This record gives sequence, C-alpha cells and structure tokens, in this order.
Amino acid sequence: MSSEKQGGRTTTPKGRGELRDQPRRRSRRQTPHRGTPEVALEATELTKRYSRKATAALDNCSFRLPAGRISALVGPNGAGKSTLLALAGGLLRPTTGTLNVFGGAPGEFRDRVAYLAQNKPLYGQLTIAETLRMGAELNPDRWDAPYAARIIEEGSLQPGQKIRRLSGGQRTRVALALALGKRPDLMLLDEPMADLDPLARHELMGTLMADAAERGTTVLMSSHIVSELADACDHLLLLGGGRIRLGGGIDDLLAAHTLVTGRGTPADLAPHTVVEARASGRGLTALIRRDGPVEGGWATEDPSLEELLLAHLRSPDAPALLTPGTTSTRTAVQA
Ligand SMILES: Nc1ncnc2c1ncn2[C@@H]1O[C@H](COP(=O)(O)OP(=O)(O)OP(=O)(O)O)[C@@H](O)[C@H]1O
Repeated sequence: MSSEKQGGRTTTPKGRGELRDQPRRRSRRQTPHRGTPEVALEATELTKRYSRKATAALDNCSFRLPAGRISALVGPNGAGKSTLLALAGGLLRPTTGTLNVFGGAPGEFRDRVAYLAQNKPLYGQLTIAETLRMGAELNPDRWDAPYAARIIEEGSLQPGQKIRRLSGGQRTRVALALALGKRPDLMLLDEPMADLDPLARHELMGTLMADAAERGTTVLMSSHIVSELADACDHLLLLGGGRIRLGGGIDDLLAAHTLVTGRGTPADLAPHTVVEARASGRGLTALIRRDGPVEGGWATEDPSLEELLLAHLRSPDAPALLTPGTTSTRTAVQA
C-alpha cells in the first residue's frame, strides 16, 4: 500500500498494522557495555507516600530505564515527577517497593549520579569559583574543571561573583556546571531549564545533549516544554496520578499509535484501543493504539509527540503502555 507525504506527515488511506518509518532521531551510543544493556534505573512496585494518610505520590510503579537513553519525564502538576527524581537521587526513601540505580540502592553509586533539584540548591555565601572548587573536592576522581569553567564562561559569569547575587537563570547555569563537571553516568534533572532565557536554554540544552550523546550518559529530565523534549530526548516516561502511563523509546511509542479521522463512533474503531476520541469538523478524530490494520475508510496519520502526550494527558484512564525494554523484569506491566 502506498503512503504519501502531506504537510510533513505520512498519511495512508488505510492504516497498516506494521510499524512505519518514524522521524529520525539523533542516533546515540546506547551503552558502553556489550551484551545485555546496563539498566540505569529499575523501579519495582515503587510506592511513595509522604504521610500515612496522604494519597500516594507514586503508586506501585514498575519500569526500567536502560542506560544511555535521554529520557523525558513528563506529567501534569503533582504527577510525581520530582518525587521519582528525588528517590533516584537518594534524597527520599520509598514507602514500599524498590528503586535501583545501576543495580544498587540509590546513593550506592553517588559518584556516578548527578541530581539537580527543581530549586537548584547552592550556597549563597560562596562565590562561583568556591562552588566549583567544592565540586572538585567532592568528586576528586571525576571532576572536569575546564569543562565546568567553560559552562560558566559561556554565560558571561565571573568566578568571583557571589551566588546570592546571581539571577535565577545564572544560578541554574552554575548548578548545571556543578552537575556536568562531575561527568556523571546518570543525570537526574528536575525542570533544569525552567528559568533560563531562550538563548541560554538552547545553548545549555545543546551542551548537555552533545555531552550525553558523546559519553553515553543516561539522562532523566522532567520538563513541561514538549518542543524542548521532542528535540532532545529519545525515551519517554509519562507519569499521571503517581502511575506510569507510557514508557519506552519515543519512536516505538509513536509507532504504536495512529491518529484517525472519519465518519463513525469510537466503537467502530474496535479492535484498536481508543486512547482519546473527539468530535471534529471532519467527523471523529481519535488517537488509537493499533491492533492490526486500520480498516473502514478511516484516514490515518502519524501523531507528533505533542499529540501523543496531549491525548494521554486528556485521557487519564487510558491503559498504560510500556515497551518491552522499559518493562521491569521483575513484575508484570501495570494496567
Ligand atoms: N514534601 C512533600 N510533602 C508532602 N507531600 C508532597 C511533598 N512533595 C510532594 N508532595 C505531594 O506528592 C505529589 C507529587 O508531587 P511531585 O512534586 O512529585 O509532583 P510533580 O510531578 O513534580 O509536580 P510539578 O509538575 O508541579 O513539579 C503531589 O500530590 C504533592 O502534593
């Protein structure tokens, strides 16, 4: 069956059951190891409650993040993203279940992990130079002083400037220099670019991604800016209500879904899983998870990452999907 390009998308008069060509993402070194890829993070029935009566911030989550991926951690406010990052950074402990980092407890490989919290904690009384010196002293075997200094210079910052006199965005740059200078194997970044201006965001994101691609660093990065993630990330974890809603390589997740438009009702789309359906000028538009070819005269197109995310965010009860590499080996996929 032929397919045609329309406005940059591939459309098919009738969908095909097989995976289609997806937009090419940057090819990355997946892992420095041969054979079975190393697992950077593995959550097994992970639950976190901040108090006994509180709703679980993370509720029985099971997933794995293979080493070498740049993963977007996405979800609505209160979904549990910061909680997951803090657990992985060893700042919180699970209520039940486990979260392993490189096969051990969080904190066991602290030298291999950099965690950048949302509020970018730094010591206000120190200068930038003293802050970087602290980074060197805390990470004597890994610290890359020229690299950290370059990140500071690119922001036109002076080593003698006091942290407390910096703007929010400038503090973010220092915090990123501290995290990247450590040359970590896993970077846990909680909305790292939120207070940077567009130019600084673009430049620092470029530095971060180039470094991660070159060194095979695993990155788990929360953000609400989908366009930023679409360019930078090759893996996705979507959290909603403390549970994993989507997990896997972005290309694989996109390939498993199709946008369909036509005259009909959601029931006509069986046996596919309808993630979200809305009435539109052209009848019904739905994001489906395909189960075989799409038949019945529906026009089909590939969803963008934004369309995939928005449909799942608008439909919190859609069943979860984790691709095989993201499924924890120890538990079944959550429903
Ligand atoms: N220190 C805390 N004490 C009590 N409850 C907390 C604490 N931190 C987070 N929570 C609760 O845990 C849930 C998850 O919060 P979390 O900060 O992990 O969400 P998030 O996805 O990072 O949200 P946002 O996008 O707004 O940053 C929320 O219901 C929140 O109220």
